[in-house]
Amino acid sequence: MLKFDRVTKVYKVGAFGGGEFTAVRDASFEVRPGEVVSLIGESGSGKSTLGKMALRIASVSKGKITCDGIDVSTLRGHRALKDYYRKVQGVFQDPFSSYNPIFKADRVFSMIREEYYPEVSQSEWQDRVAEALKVVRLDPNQVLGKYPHQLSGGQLQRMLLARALLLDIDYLVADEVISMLDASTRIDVLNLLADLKARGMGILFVTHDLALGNYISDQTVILYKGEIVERGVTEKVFSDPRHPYTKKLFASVPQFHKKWEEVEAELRAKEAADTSTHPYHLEEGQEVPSELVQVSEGHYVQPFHRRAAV
Ligand SMILES: Nc1ncnc2c1ncn2[C@@H]1O[C@H](COP(=O)(O)OP(=O)(O)OP(=O)(O)O)[C@@H](O)[C@H]1O
Repeated sequence: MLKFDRVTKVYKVGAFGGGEFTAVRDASFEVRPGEVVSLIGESGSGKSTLGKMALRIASVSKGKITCDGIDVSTLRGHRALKDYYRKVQGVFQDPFSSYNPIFKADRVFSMIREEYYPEVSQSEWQDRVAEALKVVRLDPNQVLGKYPHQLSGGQLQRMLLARALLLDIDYLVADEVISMLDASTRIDVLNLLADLKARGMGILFVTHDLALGNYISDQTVILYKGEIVERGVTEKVFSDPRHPYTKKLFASVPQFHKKWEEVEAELRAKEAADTSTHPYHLEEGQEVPSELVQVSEGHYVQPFHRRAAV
């Protein structure tokens, strides 16, 4: 299990690094094997930062991330990191950034052979690459031996997923992997992620696209300004959102027959008419606690002040 336990990230900011900015605060959630967890939130809410910390591209400032019980911050040395990346890999929005333009794109495969499978014969390796490419629905004749600029974003993205397959990883951080793809490739990559999940891979799916999150994930985590405001079983979070930010986020999906002002006015009117009280409603002046409150089984919300603007 990939477990985030009260994870906080503070970046140094300012010309001389004298200032601080908290990008993620006290975030706790888990990604289990064979499960897709969507991290949803607007731009700057801290989604990528959480993914980067799991991949050790960014350090954890407070709290801890464990992978199958091992605290990832404690991994030191080539051997330990190599073993870790054998289990956890990331694929990002811009696949071009993962390739060196002066080398052929399939170098991403030969590099892992050199690092992880030096004992595997050339012909056996070619078979494994062909099999991984087949799974991601790429034709080896069309992609092998080509430079990154000769391939489309979708092809490069799928090659990175094939690389993850060759490594036989347990967890994948997929950070906006769909955004750059055209509509038909999107569905292919989504279905591919579903296949990977069926093979037992745990996937942290970072997105700002609610529909994609709803389509693919078992669990949904809603981030707002670096804090988890709601999380739980996707079906529950989507059908019965409780936090004002989640409600607003869902209401802001364009409704073609309505103007945004109308939607917002409706939300406000509904809230004003709602006199129900719940354990997650805070009294005026009460501080927002970092612990989330259970709404129902598998559905949690951060306590909030009623009618607070988000
Ligand atoms: N290296 C860094 N140094 C300082 N601030 C950073 C750094 N990386 C990210 N941030 C800030 O942290 C916040 C969260 O960034 P992050 O990239 O995690 O957001 P995000 O939710 O993934 O956004 P997007 O959807 O736009 O990618 C942002 O305000 C961003 O400017």
